[in-house]
Amino acid sequence: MGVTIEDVSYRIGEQRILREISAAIPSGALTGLLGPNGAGKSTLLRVVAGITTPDSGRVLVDHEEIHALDRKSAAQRVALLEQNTSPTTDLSAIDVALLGRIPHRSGILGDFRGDDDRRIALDALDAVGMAAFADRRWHTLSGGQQQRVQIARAIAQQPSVLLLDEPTNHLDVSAQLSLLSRVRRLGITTFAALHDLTLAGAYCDHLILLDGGELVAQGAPHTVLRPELISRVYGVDSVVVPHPKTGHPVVLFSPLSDDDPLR
Ligand SMILES: Nc1ncnc2c1ncn2[C@@H]1O[C@H](COP(=O)(O)OP(=O)(O)OP(=O)(O)O)[C@@H](O)[C@H]1O
Repeated sequence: MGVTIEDVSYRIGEQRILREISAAIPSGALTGLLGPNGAGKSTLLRVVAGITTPDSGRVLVDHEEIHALDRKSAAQRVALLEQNTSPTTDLSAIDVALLGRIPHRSGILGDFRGDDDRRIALDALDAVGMAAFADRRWHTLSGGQQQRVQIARAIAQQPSVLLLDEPTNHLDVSAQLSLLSRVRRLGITTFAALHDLTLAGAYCDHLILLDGGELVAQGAPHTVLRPELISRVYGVDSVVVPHPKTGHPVVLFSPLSDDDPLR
């Protein structure tokens, strides 16, 4: 079970965006997808969602090849929350969560606003601490609240795999911690692109590190968050220490020196 990415390559024109990526995303766990800007994280998430078709290789979700399924069947299995998504009209929070029910409606004209759908959408809002905001209009929510409602929409889709592209963007520190705790508690196989290495080390069961479209490392956080790998991929100097209370890896960056080329 879980997700298996087998030898996936993808190019746009002459540019190789993903190169022969093979990785396993364990079932029921939170897997973090790390890598610098432009590493290919969003592209890989879209490939796993079945939206982008790779030039070669395949993705298995619970043993089924995601690109062999039609859009609706794929969306019943995998929910993707992309960066900076907003509804085009000013819906209420519950209506946004209800959009997650679309892949489950029957037929083109099937109704997806029945009692069951409302209950599932409300439960999803509750899972991200937004049940009290169900009737609030989208434009009156803060950026962090909107982000949580979008995650509720993905949860309401009842996927077996949840894909989140930088879900902690725009969130303050307590909202970041709360969101990742809540996502973990759902127990859904989750694959999330994250930029904060320490946050990833604290909350993820498994990490996948990309650079330049290639897989650099995958495994338990303490095996991936190592100064030599961080230096190779991000070009910065760091030390990694165990958190004094929890033992999770904490990444401490050294300031750039005056002659550093990144300066
Ligand atoms: N439609 C496109 N046309 C051309 N190049 C693209 C397109 N989409 C993505 N790319 C390129 O593919 C590479 C990977 O992009 P991607 O968005 O997957 O990276 P990322 O790791 O998610 O980056 P970030 O952390 O900045 O969000 C980048 O070099 C990007 O410029």
